[in-house]
Amino acid sequence: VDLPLAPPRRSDAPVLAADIVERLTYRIGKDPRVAERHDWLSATILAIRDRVIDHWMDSTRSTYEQEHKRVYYLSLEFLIGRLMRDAVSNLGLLEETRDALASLGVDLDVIAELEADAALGNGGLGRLAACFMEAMASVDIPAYGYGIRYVNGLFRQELHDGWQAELPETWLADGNPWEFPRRESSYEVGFGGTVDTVGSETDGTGRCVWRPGERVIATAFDTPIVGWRGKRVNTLRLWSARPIDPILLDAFNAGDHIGALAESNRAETLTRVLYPADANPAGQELRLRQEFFFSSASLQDILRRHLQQYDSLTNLADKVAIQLNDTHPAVAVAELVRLLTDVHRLDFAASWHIARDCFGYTNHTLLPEALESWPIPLFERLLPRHMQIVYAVNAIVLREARAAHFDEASIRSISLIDESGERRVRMGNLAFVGSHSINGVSQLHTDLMKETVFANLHRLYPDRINAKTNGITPRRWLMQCNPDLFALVRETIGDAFMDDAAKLVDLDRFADDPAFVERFSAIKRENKVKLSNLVARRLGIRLDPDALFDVQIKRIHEYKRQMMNIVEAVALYDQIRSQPDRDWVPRVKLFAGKAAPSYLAAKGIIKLINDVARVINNDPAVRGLLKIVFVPNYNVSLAEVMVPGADLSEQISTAGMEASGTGNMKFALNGALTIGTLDGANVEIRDQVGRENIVIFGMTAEEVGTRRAEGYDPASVIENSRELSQALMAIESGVFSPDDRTRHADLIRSVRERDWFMLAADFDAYAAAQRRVDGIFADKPAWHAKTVRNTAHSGWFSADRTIREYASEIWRAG
Ligand SMILES: CCc1ccc([C@H](C)CC(=O)N[C@@H]2O[C@H](CO)[C@@H](O)[C@H](O)[C@H]2O)cc1
Repeated sequence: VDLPLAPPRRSDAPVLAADIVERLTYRIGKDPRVAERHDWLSATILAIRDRVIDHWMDSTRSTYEQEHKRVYYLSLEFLIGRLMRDAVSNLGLLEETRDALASLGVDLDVIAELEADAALGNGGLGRLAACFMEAMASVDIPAYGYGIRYVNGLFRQELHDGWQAELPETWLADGNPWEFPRRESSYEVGFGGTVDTVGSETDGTGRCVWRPGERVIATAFDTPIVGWRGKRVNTLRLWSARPIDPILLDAFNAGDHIGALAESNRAETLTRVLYPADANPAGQELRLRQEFFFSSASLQDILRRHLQQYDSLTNLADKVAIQLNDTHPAVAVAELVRLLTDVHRLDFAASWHIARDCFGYTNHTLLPEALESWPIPLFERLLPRHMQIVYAVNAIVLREARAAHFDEASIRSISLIDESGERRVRMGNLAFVGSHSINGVSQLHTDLMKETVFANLHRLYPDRINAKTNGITPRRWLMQCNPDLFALVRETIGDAFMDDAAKLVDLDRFADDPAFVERFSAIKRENKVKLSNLVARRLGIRLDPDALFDVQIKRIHEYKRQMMNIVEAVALYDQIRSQPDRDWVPRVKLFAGKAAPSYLAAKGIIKLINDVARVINNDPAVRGLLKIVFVPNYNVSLAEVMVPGADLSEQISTAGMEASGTGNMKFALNGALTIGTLDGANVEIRDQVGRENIVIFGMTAEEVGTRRAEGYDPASVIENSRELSQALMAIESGVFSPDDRTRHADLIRSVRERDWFMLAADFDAYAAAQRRVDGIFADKPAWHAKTVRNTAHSGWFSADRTIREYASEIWRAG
C-alpha cells in the first residue's frame, strides 16, 4: 500500500511560532503565559525536530531506493555537545527560529544555553566521531553511527579548593527530545557459556554453536544527525541494555528481592556510565562487556538491514563499510566472523575475507599504555567462541609471516597473543589483521605507526597503513560558535566557502587590509569580552580583554604538558617581579580540562595550576600583567566560547605523542596563533598557514627518540637553565602551597629524576617562543595579519575533506 507521505512543513517565522506554541501546549502541556524557559526549549526542539524528520525520511528512503553503500562508524564515544543550534543552523532556519521565538518573547540564545551537553565521550576521539557524523551527512554519505546510550556521560568536574572533584553527569535527567526509541530494533547479546560443535567435522557439516551463559537485550535509540543545508540526515543509533527478565518473580515471591532484580541490575549497569579514561585502559570486565555489547548489537543490526535488502551476504563488502574508531570495537572483527560462519553458515575463509573487506581501523594513539589488550582467561570466559576465532585467525596470520620468512621476534610482535607475561589478546593487532585499511590521524602519526607499534605488521601487509589527517566541522566550529566572524568572512569573500572551506584562502589578501583587520580584530575582542564575562560569572575573576588570551584546553595529561605551561608562568611571574619596568605584554593564561579520576599526577597538575593562580592573581606586584585561570568542567559548550576568545593556542605536547590534536585546528580557524611543537597535525597546520604564521619550538619526534636512546639526564638540563631551576625550586619549596609546602614535591621530583615527557629539555625553547609571541602581539598589524592568515589557510582542516578521503580511499562509498 503506497501510504501518503506527510507534507513537508513550511518554516517561515509565523508558522514556526505557531508550531512552537502548539507543541508547548499539547506536547509539553504548558500554558504559554506561564511556560518556563526549559519548556520553550523543549517546544522549540520538538518543532524543529519535525523539520528534521522530513529530511531524515527522505535520506533513508533514497539510500534504500538507490542501493547506496552504507558506512557504519563504530565508536564507544560520541562527544556531541548540544544539538539544537546545530540542527536549526544546518537546516538554514536560524533567523526564522530566532524571529519566531522573539515574537513569543523568548530569546533563542538564552534557551539554547539550557540544553544539556551530550557528553558521551572523553576527548579527541569522541569529538572527532561527532564531527565526522555531521560531516558525513554534509557531504551526502549514507552513514550510521553506532555507540552506547550511556545514562551518565563523562563526569561533571567541580573544583574543591583547587582539587578536581568528579560528580555524576545526568544529561537524561530531563529527558532527551532528540532521541527516538526503536523497540523493534532489539537484539540479544550473549556472554560466557560454552561452545558446542554440532554435526561432524569430516563431512563439512560440522559447525560451532555458542551457548551463552548470560543474555541481555540491546535496544536502539536513534538520534538524527543533520548535515549542512539539510542535504542529508543520518542516524546515530545508540544501544541501551535491558534484561530479558526484568524481574524473576519466583525469586521475588520467595523473598529474595535482590536476587530477583540481579539480572536487571546487571543489564542496567552495562550501559550506565562512560569509562572516564582517555589514555590508559581501565582493563575492567565491564569495559570488555560494553565493547562486545555494542559491537555485537551493531553487527546484528547491519546484517539484518543488509539481508532485508539483498538476500545474500556474499556482496556484504560491496554495500557495507565498517570503521572501527580505535580498538574499542575491535572485538567486532571476531564477532562478524562468528555471525557469518556460525549463524549464516558461510565457510570460515569466506567469512574472514568478507570481514576484512568490510573493516577499516583508525588508530588514535601510540601511547603503549593506551593500546588495549585483554587477559586470555577473562576473554575466554566471557567470549569463548571469539577466543577460538582469534586463535584461528592468529594461525592464518602467523602462517603467512612464516611463509614470508619473518624471524621469531617479529612473529612474536605480530601475534594476536601477547605471550610476554600474562597471556593477553592484543586488540590493536586483531583490528589490524581484520581490516583492509589502517589509518593514522595525521601524517607524522601515520609515519610513526609504521616505524613503531605496527612496524612488523606493516612489513607483512605493506599496503594497508594510510594517513587520514583529522578534521573539524566548520559549521559548529566557525559558523555557529563565531557567527560574527562567519558573517564578516561571508561579506568579504562571498558564500562559496560555506560549501567548500578551501575557499577561505580568498581571505589571505585581506590580511594586510586595515579596514578588514579592524573589523576582524574587533570581533576577536568581542569574543574575548564574552569569554571574560563567562569567567567573571563562574569564577568571579575579572579579565582585561586587551591582554593576550593564552589558552590551553584539552584533557589533562603529562604528554600534553600543561605542566610546562604553568612552570613557564611561574618563571614569567618571577621575571615580572624582578624586572617591573620592562614593558611586559599583559597576559591571561586560561586552562581547562578534566583528568581521568584514577590519574593522580594529572589531578596534581590541576591543583598546581590553581595554587599558582591563587598566588599570582592576588600579588599586587604583578599589577594584572599576568593572570592564571582554570575554568572548571571543560566540555563542548565551553570550548565553543573559549576557542573564539583565544589569541594564542597552546599545542605543546612532547613531539611524537599527540597523534593529531583537533583543538589546534579549531583555534587556527577562529583566528588564533599557535605556539607548538612539531607534533601531530601541528606539522600540517604549519604547512598550511606558513612558517611565519605559527610559532614552532622544541625537539622534533626524531630528536626526542634520539635523546631518549642516548640516555636523557634532566638534572643537568635543569641546572643549565636559571629560569627553569628557579621556577621548579619555587614550586617544590611551597611558595604556591604555603598550607602544605610539600604538596607539589612529587610532581617536581618526577621532572628532576625522569622527565619522561622532556619538559626540561624543551623549556628554554618554549619560554623563548613565548617571548617571541609577546613581540608579535605588541606589533598589532603583524599579529592581526598572522591571525587572519590562520583563518584563511585552515580550510584544509574541514572534516568534509577528511571524510571525502575516507570515502574515496577506504570506504569506496558516496
Ligand atoms: C581505553 C582507554 C582509552 C580511551 C580513549 C583513548 C583515545 C584513543 C584517546 C584519544 O582521544 N586520542 C586522541 O584522538 C584524537 C582524535 O584522533 C587525536 O586528535 C588526539 O591526538 C588523540 O590523543 C585511548 C584509550
